Amino acid sequence: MQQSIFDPDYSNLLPFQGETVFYPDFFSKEVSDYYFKILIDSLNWRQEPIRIFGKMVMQPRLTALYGDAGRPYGYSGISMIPHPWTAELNEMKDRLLDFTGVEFTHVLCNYYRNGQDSMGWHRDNEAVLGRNPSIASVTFGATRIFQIRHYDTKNHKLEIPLTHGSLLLMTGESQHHWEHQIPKTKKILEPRVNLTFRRLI
Ligand SMILES: O=C(O)CCC(=O)C(=O)O
Ligand SMILES: [Fe+2]
Repeated sequence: MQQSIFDPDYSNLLPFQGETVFYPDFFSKEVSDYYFKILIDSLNWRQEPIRIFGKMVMQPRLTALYGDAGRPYGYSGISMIPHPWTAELNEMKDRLLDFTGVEFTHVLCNYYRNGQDSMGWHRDNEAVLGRNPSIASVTFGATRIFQIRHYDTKNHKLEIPLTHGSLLLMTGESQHHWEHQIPKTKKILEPRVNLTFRRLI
């Protein structure tokens, strides 16, 4: 039988105000190697600008949005039209539906070319994601440190190394009370792909 978030041994990493669970071996090594290569080669990667404190700056990574037709999605002052689901992204979306029960509508893809690419502190709390969004974050390639801290107090900082083939599932009130980032690091020279599956309401 498949593992599920309703298993009694599931463990929440957050001490309060939300649920975040890490599944290190969600995809096997073979499947992960296969997806990693195909995603790098076939997705429509672009470096896009975002608005930070009123100024447009280039994001320090490449991105690509895939999802249901006719439903644009954006963050930090940009709106993106999704590309149609590819076979592999659709396959992963179906697997995540089986596992979580959530029908994801979009996947934001991030390509960190090396440790100099990053993502700053943020919450995934756009109104179109609804009140308590479930976000399924899948990683292929280099391991990068995912940091989480409490939004109001900036305390209770956690560091989770997101490994090849892993799934990090953020649910409940996570996006109200906790923020997260992928910091830059001089130690990592290899690329990493991260996919965050989201559901627009
Ligand atoms: O690359 C990651 O693990 C995080 C991505 C993320 O937080 C996002 O796309 O909102
Ligand atoms: Fe995020």
